[in-house]
Amino acid sequence: MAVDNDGIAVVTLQRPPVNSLNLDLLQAMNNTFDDVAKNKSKGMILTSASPTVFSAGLDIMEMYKPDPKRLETFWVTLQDMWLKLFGASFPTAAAINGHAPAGGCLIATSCEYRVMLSGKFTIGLNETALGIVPPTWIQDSLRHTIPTRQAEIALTTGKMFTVDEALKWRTNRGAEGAARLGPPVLEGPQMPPRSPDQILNKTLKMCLSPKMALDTGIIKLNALNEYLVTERTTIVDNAITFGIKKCNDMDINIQKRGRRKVGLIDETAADKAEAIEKCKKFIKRFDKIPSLARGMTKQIFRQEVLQKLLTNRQADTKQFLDLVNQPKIQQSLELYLAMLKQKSQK
Ligand SMILES: CCCCCCCC/C=C\CC(=O)SCCNC(=O)CCNC(=O)[C@H](O)C(C)(C)COP(=O)(O)OP(=O)(O)OC[C@H]1O[C@@H](n2cnc3c(N)ncnc32)[C@H](O)[C@@H]1OP(=O)(O)O
Repeated sequence: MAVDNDGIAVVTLQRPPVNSLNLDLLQAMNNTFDDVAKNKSKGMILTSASPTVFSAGLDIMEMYKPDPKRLETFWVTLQDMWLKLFGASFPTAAAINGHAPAGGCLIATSCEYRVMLSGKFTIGLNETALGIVPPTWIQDSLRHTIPTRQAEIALTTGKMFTVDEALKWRTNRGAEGAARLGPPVLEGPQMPPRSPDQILNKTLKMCLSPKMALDTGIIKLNALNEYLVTERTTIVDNAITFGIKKCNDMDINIQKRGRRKVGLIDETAADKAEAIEKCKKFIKRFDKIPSLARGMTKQIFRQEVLQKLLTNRQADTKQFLDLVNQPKIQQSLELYLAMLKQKSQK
C-alpha cells in the first residue's frame, strides 16, 4: 500500500503470476483494508502489479483436493474480504489494469468506481460457464453495479465482457434511427393519409394505360413531384407514425435514444497511470462532502445486501463446503486446472 500526498491509498495486488486469490492474499487484503480504515485515508484504489491481469479470481488450488479446515478458513476469509470492501465507509475505486474474471470481477464490483484499461482484457462473473454457482452475495455485487436484467443474463450465461461491452450494452439501431428523425409533427396540412406507394402505383397505372399519351404521363409525373414536395411533412409524419406503431408492436422502447450502457465499468484509460489518475479524480469528488455523512449514506445504501450475508454466513459456508466436496465438482476443477496448464504451456 502507498499513500499519496492527497491521502489516497493505492493498494497493489502482487501475487504472481495472476493474482489468484489464495488464503494468504485474502488475509493480506483484509489487513490492508483495516489499515486504510485506521489511517483515515481519503479513499482507496485497488490495482495490480501484473501488466495483464487484475486478478484471476479464486485460486483454484485452494478448492482442489482441499484440506477441510483450510478450505473453511479460506471461504470465511473471502466473506470477510467482501464484507470489508463492499461495506467500506471510505471511497473505493478499482484501476483494472488487466483481466478480471470471477473473483477478480467480484473485487472490482465491490468498489464504488471502476476504470479499466482499453485493450483485449475481459471482465465478468464466468462461474456458470465453469459449472459452479455464484452465491447470493457475489451475484448481488453484480446486480448492485449493472441493471438487474443484464445482471441475470450475464450471470446465467457466464458472460465475460470485453472492455467496450463493459462500458456499453448494445446499440438499439431501430430506435436510434427513429430518434434521429425527431418526434412526429402532428400538426400540418391535413391530407387524407395516402402512402407514397399508393401514390406511385396510381401514377404508374395511369402512365401504362394505352389511353395515356406520353406527354400526359409527364404532366402526371410533374404533378406527383409537386405533390411529394408540398406534402412532404405529411408523408414523413405518416412514415414516423407508422414506424412508432411498429416499434410499439415489437416492444421496442423508442424513448431510449442512443446507446444503452451496461456500466460494469465507468471509464476506460490508456494505461495504469491514467486509470489511477481517473480513480483519484473520482475519490476527490468527495472532498467537499462531510465524510461521516458520505460513509453512512453508502453503508445504508449497501446495508440490505451486506445484511443478507451477515445473517446467512454459516449456511453460506456450509453450502460452499458441500459443493466443493462433491466428486463431480472435484472432477471439473481437475479438468479446468489441466486446461489452464495446457493453455499456459502453449
Ligand atoms: C468449486 C465450487 C466453488 C463454488 C463457489 C463459487 C464461488 C464463486 C466465486 C469465484 C469463483 C472463482 O473465482 S473461480 C476462478 C475463476 N477464474 C478463472 O476462470 C480464470 C482462469 N484464468 C485465466 O483465464 C487466465 O489465467 C487469465 C486470463 C486470468 C490470465 O491469462 P494468462 O495467459 O496471463 O496466464 P495463464 O493462463 O498462462 O496462467 C498462468 C498460471 O496461472 C495459473 N492460473 C490461472 N488462473 C488461475 C486460478 N484462478 N487459480 C489457480 N491458478 C491459476 C495457470 O494455470 C498458470 O499456471 P502454470 O504457470 O503453473 O501453468
